[in-house]
Amino acid sequence: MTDTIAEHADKDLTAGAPLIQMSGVGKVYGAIRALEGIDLRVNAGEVTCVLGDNGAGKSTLIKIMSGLHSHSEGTFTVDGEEVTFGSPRESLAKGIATVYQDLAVVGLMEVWRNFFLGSEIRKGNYPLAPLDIKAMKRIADEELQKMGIHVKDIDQPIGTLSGGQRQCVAIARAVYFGARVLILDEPTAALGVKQSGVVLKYTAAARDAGLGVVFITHNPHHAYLVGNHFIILKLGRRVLDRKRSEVSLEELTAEMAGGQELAELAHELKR
Ligand SMILES: Nc1ncnc2c1ncn2[C@@H]1O[C@H](COP(=O)(O)OP(=O)(O)OP(=O)(O)O)[C@@H](O)[C@H]1O
Repeated sequence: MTDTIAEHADKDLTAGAPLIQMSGVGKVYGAIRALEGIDLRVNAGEVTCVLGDNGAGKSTLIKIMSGLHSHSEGTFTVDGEEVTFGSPRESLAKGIATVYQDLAVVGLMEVWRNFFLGSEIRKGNYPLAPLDIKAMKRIADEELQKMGIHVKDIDQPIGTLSGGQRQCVAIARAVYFGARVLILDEPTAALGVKQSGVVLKYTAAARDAGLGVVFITHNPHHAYLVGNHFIILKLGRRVLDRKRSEVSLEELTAEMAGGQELAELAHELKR
């Protein structure tokens, strides 16, 4: 599986090279400040985990990187070039692929159709050339098989796959189409232990193939299994920023659980 992802990954990726850098990035929505002073780095061949509770600003951060919203302040560079994305297309053109938790897949559409959605193969180069359905079915089937994703029938609606399988298809698809940065929005949030394990293996495979991965989650256990770098957001601010060697799973868990806040709550509840 790792080999197949590596086979498709961009050969120009150099492990450790900075792909995304943010410095002092902030976002205001009218009178609401959703993010403030965010410094963040996503390196090739590494997983940067962004942890945070509800309302911490995780979705806002994803939206800035994926081109859905533009940042209000600070600098955002991709491959060393400062950017302000005006649309998701601009982000994709820079090799940034986002796999959303609720997956932008069309549930009733066949697996192969979803795999090629927006990047269909046509029989010829002219705009209205007919779709090459046979080729797309064959390639989608081969690619998924090679990556160890076994779907019974490439013609079955994607909605019939398990949540974990759908996430893996989405990751495989992003890698196949040349993503350099993979943003995963709470990919394990709705999954059981076994399915989460499969998704985490794909995440690690994408990292090992040299992609820069942004792993958004509120689960420190999942983050620690694959992460090289950890950032915790609270109410739009970064409250922790550590490399793996600088933080233990226990510290990460305690920080996420809001150690001090929980202690105060326990004290109050005792009264
Ligand atoms: N379009 C918007 N307009 C106004 N306020 C917004 C908008 N989007 C987000 N916010 C606010 O910004 C803050 C951060 O929200 P965000 O959705 O980024 O957090 P989150 O960490 O993704 O939370 P969740 O896990 O609940 O999605 C919240 O206070 C939210 O209400």
